[in-house]
Amino acid sequence: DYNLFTNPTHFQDFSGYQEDNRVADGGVQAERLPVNGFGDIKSTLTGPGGYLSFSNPPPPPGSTQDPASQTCAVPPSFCPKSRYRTLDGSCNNPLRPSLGMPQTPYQRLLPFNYYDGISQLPKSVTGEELPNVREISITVFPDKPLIDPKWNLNAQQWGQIITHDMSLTAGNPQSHRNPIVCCDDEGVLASDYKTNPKCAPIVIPPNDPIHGPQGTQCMNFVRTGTTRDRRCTPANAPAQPLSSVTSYMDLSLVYGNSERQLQSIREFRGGRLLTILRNGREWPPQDPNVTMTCESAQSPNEPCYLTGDIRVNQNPQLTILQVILLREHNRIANKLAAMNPWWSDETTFQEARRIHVAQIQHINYYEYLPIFLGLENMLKNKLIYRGVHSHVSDYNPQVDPSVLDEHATAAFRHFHTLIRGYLHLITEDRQLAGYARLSDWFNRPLLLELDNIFDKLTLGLTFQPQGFSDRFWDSEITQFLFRRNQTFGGDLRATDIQRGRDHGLASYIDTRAACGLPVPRSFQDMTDFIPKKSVDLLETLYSDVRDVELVVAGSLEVNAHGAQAGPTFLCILTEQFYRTRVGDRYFYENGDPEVAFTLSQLKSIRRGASMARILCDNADNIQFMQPRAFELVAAGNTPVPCSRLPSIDLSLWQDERRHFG
Ligand code: HEM
Repeated sequence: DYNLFTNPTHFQDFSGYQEDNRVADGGVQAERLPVNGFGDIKSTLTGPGGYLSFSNPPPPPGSTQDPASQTCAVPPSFCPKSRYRTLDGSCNNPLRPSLGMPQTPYQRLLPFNYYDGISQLPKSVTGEELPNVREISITVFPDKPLIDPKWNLNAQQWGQIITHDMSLTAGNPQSHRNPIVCCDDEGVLASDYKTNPKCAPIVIPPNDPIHGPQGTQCMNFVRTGTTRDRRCTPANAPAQPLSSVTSYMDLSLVYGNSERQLQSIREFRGGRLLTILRNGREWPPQDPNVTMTCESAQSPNEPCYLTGDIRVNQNPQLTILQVILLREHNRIANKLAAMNPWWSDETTFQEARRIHVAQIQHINYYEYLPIFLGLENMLKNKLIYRGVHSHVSDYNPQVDPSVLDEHATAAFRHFHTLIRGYLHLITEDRQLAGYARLSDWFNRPLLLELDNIFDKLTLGLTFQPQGFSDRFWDSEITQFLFRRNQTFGGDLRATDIQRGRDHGLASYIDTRAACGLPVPRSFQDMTDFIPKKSVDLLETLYSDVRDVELVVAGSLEVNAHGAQAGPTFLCILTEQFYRTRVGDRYFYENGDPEVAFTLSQLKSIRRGASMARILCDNADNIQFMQPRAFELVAAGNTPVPCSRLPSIDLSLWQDERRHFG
C-alpha cells in the first residue's frame, strides 16, 4: 500500500457527503468491503498552520516517482532566486526544478490499466473489447435541456479557462486537424489504423442514429504523446501521457509556456502584451497561419488570434474570456507604468503578471471552486481559509503540483455537461437580442468583432444559465463538435471516454476504492450512489462491473451535497486543487519573503479581486454587472454600476524606493 493522496483530511469528508446524498448503506458497506489503500494512512497533520508532513512511500512500478522513469522536460541546471515565476514553471520548486513544466507526465492516483501493461488500450476482464465509446455516449449521455437554477454560463466557461491554464494533452493540436489521420474527413478508416501505434479511431456503431445513415465509419482519434514515444522511459515501462503546458495556475494561457512563446505576444513597451487596435478596442495579435489555426475562417483576413494558448479560438465564449484576460494585463501594466515611470519594461511586465496571476488565483479559489467543490469541503480540506487576515504559508515542497490524469482526463471533463449549444446575446438592459449556434463558430473568432457582439456575448455569459451537472449533454458537442461547415461533426463525450482508455485510467471501482469510498461488487450495489436508470444503462453496455470506466460512471453519480459532482470526482478534484495550491511556491497567499505580497497588497487582492470587476473593466462598454458574476441575476445579485464594485488598489504598488527598474 502506498499513500496516494497528499491531503489526508478528506477521507472523513466524503462519508459526510454520502449521508447528505441519502445513500443508506454507504457507511456499512465501507466496513464490509475491503477498501484498498487507505486502511493505513501515513500522513499526519503537524505544526501550527496545519502543515502536512508525510514520508514518501515507495512508488508504484512505472509511476513518475519511479527512479526508472524520467521527465521529458529539461530543467535548467541552476535555479536563480526570483520574485517572479518562470514562464515554463521550472524552478518553482528549486529542489525538483522540473516539477510542473510543460512536457512532463500527468501524475496519477492509481496505476496504469493498459491491457499489456505498457500502452495498449484496456480491455474487459473477459478479454473482449470494452463497449464502443460512441455507443456509450449515445446511450448514457443523450441531450436533454435541463438548466442550472443558480449558476450562469460564465461558471461553465471559466472552468475551461482554468483547464487551459493547467493542462493540454501532448501532440493534440485541437485547434486544427490532426496531421495524423486514423480516420479521414469522409469518415473512412485509414488503411494503417490497426498498425499505426498513434491511432485509436472511434468506430461508429451500425445503429448510430446520426452517423449510421451517413455511412460514416469512424471519427479520428490520435493518441496522446507519451514518455515512451519520446524515449524518456524504458521501452518496457508504462507509457506516461504528457501535458504540453505548465501545470501551475499561472495564466500560462495568457503568457505562454516558454520565454520564446512569450516573445511573439509581448509588446516590449510599458510592460504590455501585444495587441491590435480595431474599432477602438484591443484585440490579440493575428495568428500567422489563419487557414490552419482558424480552419472555419472563410478568408485569411478574418480575425484569428494568437495568445499564450493554442486553443484560444476554439469557441466564442472561451475567446471572449481570453481577450478579457489579455486586456486586464494591459490595464494593470498601464497603471503600474504611469505610477512608476522609472520602471523598465521588464519590471512593469513582471509586476503586472504577478498581480494578474494573484487575482485570478484568488477568484479561482474563493469564487469559482466553492461552487463546484463545495465551500465546506474546501474549508475542511484546507483549500481555502475563512477569516484569515495574514499570509497563509502552506507551501509544501514535497507536494507535486502536476495535473493528475484522473483530474484532466476524467473528473474535470465532467463539466462538459454544463455546456449550452446556443449562446444568448444579451443587451445591457438584459434583453435577449439573439443567439449564436456554437457549432457555427468553433475556431472562428470573427463573431466577437461583429457589431457590438463582444458585450452581448459577455453579458450572455453572465445572464444565461449553465447546463445542469447531470448525464445530459448538449448535442452541439456530441453530434456537431468542430463540424467545419459540414452537417455533422465529432462527439466530445465519446472522445473523453476514448481518452480515458488512451491514458490507461484505472477503473471506476478501483478509483472509488482509492478514494476510500464504498466499492460496488455488483451493478445492484451501484444504485447506492448512481440512479437506477443509469445503472441499468451501464448494465446493458458492460459485461462486468469491474469494466465500468471512471469517465463514464463518475459522471453518473448523484452530486455530493453543495457540490456539482459526485463523491468520486469530488475526491479527485479536491486532491488536485489542494496540490495546485500547496505545490505552488508562488501561490498568492504565501508569506515567504522571496515571493510574498506585502500584507496590505494581499488584503487588497482579497478585497478587490472579483470576476464581476474583471468583466466590467475589460469588456467593450459594459456599465452594469451583478457582483457575483458566476451567479445568475436574482434578488440579492442584481446588476450594479461597475464603479460600485470593489477593485484592487493598485496604488499599493507605487514604488517610492525606485529600486526595481
Ligand atoms: C464549449 C466549451 C468546450 C469545448 C468545445 C471543449 C472541447 C474540448 C476538447 C475538444 C478537448 C480535447 C479532447 C481530447 O481530444 O481528448 C477538451 C479537453 C478538456 N476539457 Fe473541454 N471543452 C469545453 C469546455 C470545457 C469546460 C467548461 C471544462 C471544465 C470545466 C473543460 C475541461 C476539459 C479538460 C479538463 C480537458 C482535458 C485537458 C487536457 O489535459 O488536455 N472543457 N475539451
